[in-house]
Amino acid sequence: MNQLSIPAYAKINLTLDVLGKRPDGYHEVEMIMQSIELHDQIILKERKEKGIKISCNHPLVPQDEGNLAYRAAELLIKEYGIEKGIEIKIIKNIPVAAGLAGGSTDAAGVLKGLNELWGLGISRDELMKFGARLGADIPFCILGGTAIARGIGTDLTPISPLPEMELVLVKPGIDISTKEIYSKYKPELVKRKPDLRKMQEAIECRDLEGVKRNLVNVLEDITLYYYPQVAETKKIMENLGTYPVLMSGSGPTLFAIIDSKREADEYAMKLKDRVMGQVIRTRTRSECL
Ligand SMILES: C[C@@](CO)(OP(=O)(O)O)[C@H](O)COP(=O)(O)OP(=O)(O)OC[C@H]1O[C@@H](n2ccc(N)nc2=O)[C@H](O)[C@@H]1O
Ligand SMILES: Nc1ncnc2c1ncn2[C@@H]1O[C@H](COP(=O)(O)OP(=O)(O)O)[C@@H](O)[C@H]1O
Repeated sequence: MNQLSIPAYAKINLTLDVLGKRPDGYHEVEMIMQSIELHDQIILKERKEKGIKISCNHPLVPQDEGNLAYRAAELLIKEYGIEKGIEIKIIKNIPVAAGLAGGSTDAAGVLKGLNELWGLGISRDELMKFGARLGADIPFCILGGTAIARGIGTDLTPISPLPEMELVLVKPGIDISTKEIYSKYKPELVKRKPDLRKMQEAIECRDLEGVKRNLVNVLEDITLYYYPQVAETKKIMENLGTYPVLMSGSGPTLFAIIDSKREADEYAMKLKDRVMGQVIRTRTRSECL
């Protein structure tokens, strides 16, 4: 019986701007997205019997059709009239409801994995279109690397890879829904808008100081305003080092960018004693998949 095991990488947002609200309630965004090494592992096993079986080792992740990875498999099975069944096992390492696209990357992994397992021959662009039907972050999770995202986040332009950078992530001990933060978005709460052109230039020139200077996410102002414990965690992170700290996506995960492995290890150790929440050591991931 055919079987496949693939990594599904998380993302961070190096810049995130909200340009407006569309009639369907979604927001027009402009952001630079970046894959990171932190990943879930997706194990796909073909079954003789029709249907989708899904399991995950994390208690907060749905183990039924509420799982985005389930919906990804269902979409391909319907579109391609597949007669076989599939068992999906997710080994969760990415914190849940964290702003790191955990569910989206699992769905992206299933789309890529089933395309390979069943030899469907779907092009990457076509796979990204299937992904966009399920969630705004999924096309980027299929593409990977470093990319500008526009529209609702699904119009992607790959840019030159960010030089590998060390990261320390802190996921404060609360879960935040993306929908809630977008619904609370108000331009009056935004303190600083990102400069996409400057960030793109810094990435292309491999100017690490420029990258650090241009880290801006307008959703951070919303989440920090409504969730003081996230603001408090950011303060602790900033006071413990000289590294820039930014929230990823709608949060609440905060990340610090650090030059050397040794400094990042030391910083992570210090944070473990001082913050309420999960501390994760990882790095950016430069190549496109
Ligand atoms: C904020 C970001 C930044 O990368 O990431 P996360 O914090 O979720 O990781 C994304 O825009 C999140 O994308 P994703 O989480 O895939 O969104 P979806 O499942 O499509 O939508 C969830 C809900 O968020 C809102 N939404 C999402 C995307 C968008 N451009 N405008 C929106 O208003 C909608 O209310 C939607 O019902
Ligand atoms: N495979 C999955 N992994 C994680 N969460 C999932 C998955 N499928 C569905 N979900 C649901 O999606 C919600 C958002 O989780 P997640 O994708 O991790 O957040 P974010 O979009 O902030 O990165 C969770 O609360 C969970 O109920």
